[in-house]
Amino acid sequence: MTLSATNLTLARGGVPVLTGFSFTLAPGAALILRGPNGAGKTTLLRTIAGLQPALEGEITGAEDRIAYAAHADGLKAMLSVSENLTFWARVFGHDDITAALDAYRLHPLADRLAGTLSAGQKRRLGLSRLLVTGCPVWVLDEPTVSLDTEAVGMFAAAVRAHLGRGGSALIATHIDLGLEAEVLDITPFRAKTTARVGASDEAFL
Ligand SMILES: Nc1ncnc2c1ncn2[C@@H]1O[C@H](COP(=O)(O)OP(=O)(O)OP(=O)(O)O)[C@@H](O)[C@H]1O
Repeated sequence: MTLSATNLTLARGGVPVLTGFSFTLAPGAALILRGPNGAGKTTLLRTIAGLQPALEGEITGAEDRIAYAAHADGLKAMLSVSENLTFWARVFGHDDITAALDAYRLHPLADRLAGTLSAGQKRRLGLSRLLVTGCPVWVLDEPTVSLDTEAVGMFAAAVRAHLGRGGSALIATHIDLGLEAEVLDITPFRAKTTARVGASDEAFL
């Protein structure tokens, strides 16, 4: 099923940041979002993931098909690596974490508490959770932050395999992942506004 967004207008903190933005993402395809800091990439991904509503426009093909990896890793610090993955696997109705451990070479860290991992190791664990969700659409916000070159390669391989299984990926990134993907610069869709009220639409900043 194709994910499509049509004529979106999106706001953050009550201030419009993007307007007239549309895209489609077919099964097996990846779309890379580009744009300078503050352009609205995170706002767009949060909206596609269902964390905030669009001011205008329509999104179809999202529903409960999306796995979202945000800036924060969202790990449970007092659970081990394997317990974190098993927790999420069970949320999605199974127990199999082997593919996730394999893809990000986490076996040597399997018994370590997530809270004791380095930043890059935490990121590898956070990204590996995508593999236990079984969700066909991955929505990823700067997924390679903290990753070394080898781990970026693991991530790119995981995305390629996901696309090969008919999955799709919407990725905001500033780096070249070496993926065959359409690149879409959101800069032309920035809303023209000078007003800022300083409000926030998030409970925790
Ligand atoms: N919690 C918030 N409350 C209010 N405004 C916010 C909030 N977070 C971001 N903004 C503002 O919304 C606009 C879009 O931010 P967004 O995080 O979507 O940009 P981005 O393209 O992801 O940037 P970056 O590349 O720096 O991650 C910016 O002007 C930003 O300052």
